[in-house]
Amino acid sequence: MKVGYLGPKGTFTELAVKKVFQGFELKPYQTIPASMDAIVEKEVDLAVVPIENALEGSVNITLDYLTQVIQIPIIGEITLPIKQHLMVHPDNKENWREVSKVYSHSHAIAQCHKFLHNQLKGVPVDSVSSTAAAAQMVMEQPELMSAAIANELAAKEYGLSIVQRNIHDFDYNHTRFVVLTEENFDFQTLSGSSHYKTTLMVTLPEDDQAGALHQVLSAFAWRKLNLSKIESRPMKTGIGNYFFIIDIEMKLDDVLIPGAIAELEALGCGVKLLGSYPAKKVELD
Ligand SMILES: O=C(O)C(=O)C[C@]1(C(=O)O)C=C[C@@H](O)C=C1
Repeated sequence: MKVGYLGPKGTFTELAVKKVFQGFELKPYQTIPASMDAIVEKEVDLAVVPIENALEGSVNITLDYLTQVIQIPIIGEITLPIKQHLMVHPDNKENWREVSKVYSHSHAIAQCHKFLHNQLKGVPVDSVSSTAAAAQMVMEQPELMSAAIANELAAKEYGLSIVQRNIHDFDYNHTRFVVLTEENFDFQTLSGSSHYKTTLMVTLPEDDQAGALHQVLSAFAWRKLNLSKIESRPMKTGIGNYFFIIDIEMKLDDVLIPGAIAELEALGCGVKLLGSYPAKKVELD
């Protein structure tokens, strides 16, 4: 089976994939949408993409693509610790403080905001498609005296020198990745995790009613369904029009979650099940 993921080689997504999908054929894609399209185009059987970081919040492109562009079920989650390092071409190792530009993924840049502000004040920072793409660019252009924020695997893969380690602003830095497929795949056996989550997309009734969100939350609250995340995203139909993505800390059962969904529908809400899946926490080596 083939697994597509946000590449190139050396991304955090690759680290997450390799922790769980050992022995699978892996195929990197340059962007998150391209990784997901690869399932629709039958180039891969599964795809793994980042969805949320503990410091920076949701990866909006993943949420929007998953809810508004393609319909592929979430069948698993992988949570990985994130350690960001500053790296340069070996030729520029001694004078890294004089770099003229820093490249990284927008989430990684946001995770290291304080470091960049304090240590490389005024140096332009450019966002690229992934941390590994940033490392690759730095390797290819030593004369530009640029730096990348990326992980240890990327430093090794592209032959860069790490000049500052662990530059993320807060110690607890983790990212959640989702596993997507249209096939019947047993992620529980592969990951060995029996901790489940269920993700719903909820749209509110069209006639703007006072307390509509309160009513939605009540449907979960009185059933004691524990929510681990609620995120609002624009419907892209007008200012103030939002839908909600809700993560429930439980496997889809026969009674409680179907009951909550029926109650929401009776209130005039639209409800779509995005997936009910095992969530696996992995550690770095
Ligand atoms: O650029 C990478 O290495 C990725 O895998 C993407 C990504 C993200 O989208 O948040 C994944 C984990 C880190 O939070 C930083 C970047």
